[in-house]
Amino acid sequence: MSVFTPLTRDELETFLAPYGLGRLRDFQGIAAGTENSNFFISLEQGEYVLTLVERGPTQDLPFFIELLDVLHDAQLSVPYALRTTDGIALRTLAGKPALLQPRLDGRHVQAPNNQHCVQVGELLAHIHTATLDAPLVRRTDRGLDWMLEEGEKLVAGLDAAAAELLRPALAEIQAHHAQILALPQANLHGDLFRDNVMFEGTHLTGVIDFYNACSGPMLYDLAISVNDWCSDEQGALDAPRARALLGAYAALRPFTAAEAQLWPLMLRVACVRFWLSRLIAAQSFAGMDVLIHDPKDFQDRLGLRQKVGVALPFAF
Ligand SMILES: Nc1ncnc2c1ncn2[C@@H]1O[C@H](COP(=O)(O)OP(=O)(O)OP(=O)(O)O)[C@@H](O)[C@H]1O
Ligand SMILES: N[C@@H](CCO)C(=O)O
Repeated sequence: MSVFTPLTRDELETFLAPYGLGRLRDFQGIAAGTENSNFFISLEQGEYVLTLVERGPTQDLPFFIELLDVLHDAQLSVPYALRTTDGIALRTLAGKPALLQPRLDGRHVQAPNNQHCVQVGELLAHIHTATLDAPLVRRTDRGLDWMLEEGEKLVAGLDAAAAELLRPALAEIQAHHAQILALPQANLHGDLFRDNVMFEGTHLTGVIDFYNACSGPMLYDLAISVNDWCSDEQGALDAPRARALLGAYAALRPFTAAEAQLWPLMLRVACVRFWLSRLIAAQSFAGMDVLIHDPKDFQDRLGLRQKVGVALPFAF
């Protein structure tokens, strides 16, 4: 299970006291997740989630806290950082940066339908419209330059078919680098997969795991989401779900001509991003008791996105 840092009850009681939320009733490590250690925490005054941040640059944590405050103020159901009675959000536990957040209701959806996808499209549009006038600046640590650098390193170890797929994808990223970064920007979730959204029935109740959030082209966030929410079992785009998600988004934030033009490319860029990060995770965590997602899913999707049959809804 993906609790990298186990905690004792004593450690937790000491850590939680300054929030003034009552005594610790119960706690439990969360098996899901691949990047951080998370715990469900039951206190007298309610249900919470404690995150120990295990990777990534800790100097960026104030960015995540501020972004979640902005989204919380915009009425979105997000895990914003609770403050101690002294007003402190970012603390340390077991030598790791630690944040306490509200536990959001709902469950992850494994097999989304069009209605789920409509809600995800609306959610993304709300995240973007809440931040596009004044995005909080953070460059992603897994952006285009990272893809080019890591891709070059990894391609030598791939089998011939995989290498033949990755090489042209990297060349395409190199060639369109400037055009991609010139697209309209806002703050992005950066990892809006099914396991980061909560639903009750078809009602979206929350969005979690903002540790890949950054400033960047909004179209990239859509490509990441569509690749996960709107793929069939083989990885091909499911056109009705993709149209549902994109149409709901466009009703709140219309797409530009440049976005419509770069859409098929952006779907491929988002495949490369997660293919590479999964390959790296599979190598780093090999043999460990850590949840590893299959890199091949994104190899297959990249193969299937060479032609994209779902255009971005855009009025020329
Ligand atoms: N605020 C919250 N409310 C309810 N459940 C939560 C909350 N935060 C985390 N969880 C639960 O913990 C699980 C792991 O959390 P999260 O996705 O943030 O971990 P991670 O290690 O950063 O994972 P990932 O692999 O997605 O990057 C989630 O799938 C969810 O079930
Ligand atoms: N959502 C990512 C893992 C966390 O970033 C994946 O499925 O590869």
